Amino acid sequence: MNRFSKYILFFSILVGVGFSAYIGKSIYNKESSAIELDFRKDVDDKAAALEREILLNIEVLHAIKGLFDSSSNVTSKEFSRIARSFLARHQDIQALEWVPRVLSSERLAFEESLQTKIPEFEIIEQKIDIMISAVERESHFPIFYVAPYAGNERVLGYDFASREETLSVMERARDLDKPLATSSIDLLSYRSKQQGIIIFLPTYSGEPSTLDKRKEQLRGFVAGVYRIDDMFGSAIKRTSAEGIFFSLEDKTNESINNLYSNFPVDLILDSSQTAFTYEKRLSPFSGRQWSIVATPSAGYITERRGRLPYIIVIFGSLLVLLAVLYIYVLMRRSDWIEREVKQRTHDLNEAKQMLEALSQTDSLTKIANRRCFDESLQACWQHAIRERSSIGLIMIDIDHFKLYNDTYGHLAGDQCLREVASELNQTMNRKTDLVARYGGEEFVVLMPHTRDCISPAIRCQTNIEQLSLPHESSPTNEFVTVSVGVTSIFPNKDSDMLKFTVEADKALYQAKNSGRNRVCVYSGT
Ligand SMILES: Nc1nc2c(ncn2[C@@H]2O[C@H](COP(=O)(O)OP(=O)(O)OP(=O)(O)O)[C@@H](O)[C@H]2O)c(=O)[nH]1
Repeated sequence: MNRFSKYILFFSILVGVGFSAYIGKSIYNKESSAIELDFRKDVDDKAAALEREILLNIEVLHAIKGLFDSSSNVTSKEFSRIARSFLARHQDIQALEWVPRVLSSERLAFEESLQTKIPEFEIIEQKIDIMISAVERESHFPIFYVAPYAGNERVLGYDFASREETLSVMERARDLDKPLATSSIDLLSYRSKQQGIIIFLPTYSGEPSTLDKRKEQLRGFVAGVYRIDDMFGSAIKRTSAEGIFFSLEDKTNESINNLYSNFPVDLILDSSQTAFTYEKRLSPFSGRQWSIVATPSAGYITERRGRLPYIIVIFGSLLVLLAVLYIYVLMRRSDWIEREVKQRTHDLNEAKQMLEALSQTDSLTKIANRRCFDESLQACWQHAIRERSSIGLIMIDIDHFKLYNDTYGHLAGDQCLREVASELNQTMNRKTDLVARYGGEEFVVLMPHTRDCISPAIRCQTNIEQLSLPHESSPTNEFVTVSVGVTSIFPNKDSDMLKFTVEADKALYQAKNSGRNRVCVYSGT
């Protein structure tokens, strides 16, 4: 398996796993968008409920104002009756109040008129933690009627003009003839630990059409004191907002004032939650701009998340890995088969070469055999014709070899043949010379490009004699000897190759006939 294939497999894993992760991430993102939509809808529902609650609360003030508009002298009883009916339906109202304008000149008479019922009554204001008699000012805005009375007794006579921010809200409400709300204030004087707001709705004598007339004809204010926690709580109750952390912020005048929060103190939000954080601005009311900032809990998100993205990533990656593993095994197997084929081809080639060598070799003497000689002569013959070169041919026959066999036995005869072949091979020192066993005890030497064939022939004859292989039964010599016939030719296309070998054979025959152990050159007869 080559390096390129490994890179391809590695790359396939990367692409496959990457693709699975991409699909998983896409589904995850779609889920996130769906969760975000769900979440924003929940928060919007909550904001709408809170807006409704605020509107209803303002409506209460308008209803009470109607009472004052229809009568110039609304009694405490009349006020209480109508206020109680609203209080029963609105759990978030701390108090409903009638706050008349009392000019400095009217203060004494005003206080005395009430002292008949509540002897200690006077217009008061808060100094640090205690209530004291209100300082003289042009107009006082004391709480005259308060419902429910029980629990709110302490605020009776409290002069709203003593508090700068409240006075400013009231004056603007008067000037605009609109209900206006204070920023959040603590309701300790109402014996409530919650934060609250007070909404002032101005009432006039008659129907003033200009700013000056409003200032002049102002009778007082219908005021509602609202507990923010309860107001927000009752809005939450009416919507399903489980698992959502809210905070209610007053963003009037660019400053942020936290009005309510259900975020646990020790809560640590992670990025998967804060990514969904959503701020919903409520419709402005009574001069105030509130916002709800919401973040989902971890449970809210988990509940809405499916397992599909994770399943796709895990199973997708597993499938890719399995597929690549399968391909890897196939490639390894194909490599193994390729190696096997190569090895076997190599073995076959070796066997073929060996067979070819065997088919060209004489099994006894290990020199070239007759077949090899015939093929070599054929090739050499054609070459010589083309090159106009000569060929020499020596034919060698062991003298009286039959007697040798008879004397020393066949195995010794074989050994003799081997030694003669080896000696002839060593005698011929040119690379191009071919020494072959022609048959029986006969050898040939083929010599391309050779003019002088007699010298090598004589060397063959003398070298064999000098081997001194004993041949006691030979009538020629006490050692093994050979008879040698030589011929040569410059062949052309009309030359006869068979005739050429016959010539060598004839020369050999001549050597035999003329006494053996000699060299005869073909003379043409
Ligand atoms: N040991 C052995 N003998 C062989 C082999 N091939 C041929 N011969 C013997 O060589 C002998 C050749 O004998 P002949 O053809 O009569 O020739 P010669 O006895 O050598 O007599 P001249 O050639 O006339 O000198 C035969 O006896 C063959 O059996 C062989 O491979 N091994």
